[in-house]
Amino acid sequence: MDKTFVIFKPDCMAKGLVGQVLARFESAGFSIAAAKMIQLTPEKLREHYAHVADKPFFPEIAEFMGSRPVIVAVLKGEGVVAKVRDLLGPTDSTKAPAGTIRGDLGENMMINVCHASDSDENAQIETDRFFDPAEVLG
Ligand SMILES: Nc1ncnc2c1ncn2[C@@H]1O[C@H](COP(=O)(O)OP(=O)(O)OP(=O)(O)O)[C@@H](O)[C@H]1O
Repeated sequence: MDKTFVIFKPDCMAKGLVGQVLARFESAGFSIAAAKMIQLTPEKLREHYAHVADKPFFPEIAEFMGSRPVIVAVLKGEGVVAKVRDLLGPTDSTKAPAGTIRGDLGENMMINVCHASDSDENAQIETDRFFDPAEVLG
């Protein structure tokens, strides 16, 4: 079964949007294979955002993502990696169309509700970063 890794970001947690975001994923046919609430550590954030670690906005992202506990989860279902990215819309919430999660609920490039993996390979790497294999339903 296809799987993707998502983070319900601090804005999603603070605004009480987890339920409605998850409902959109579930309504699209996806289910939870793993989930837990954690505080992202500087070490995990450096790993997760290694691809933007040299960007000037990295310290701001690290501060934002570590500002409160988040929910990390694995979603499963046919075509889940691409479909969840479609449901979220583009990274920049101001450019995300109405009807997408970021278009409806996000604020900007950083305050954008949810992270989701961009490939099967990264979904596996990111899942392994945050979950033991035994925690993830097959
Ligand atoms: N120009 C920017 N200004 C501020 N934050 C940015 C900018 N570009 C990217 N980010 C932040 O870095 C995160 C990772 O950027 P990336 O290019 O990997 O986008 P993404 O894969 O759509 O995002 P995510 O990993 O959150 O799903 C974005 O979600 C956003 O929070």
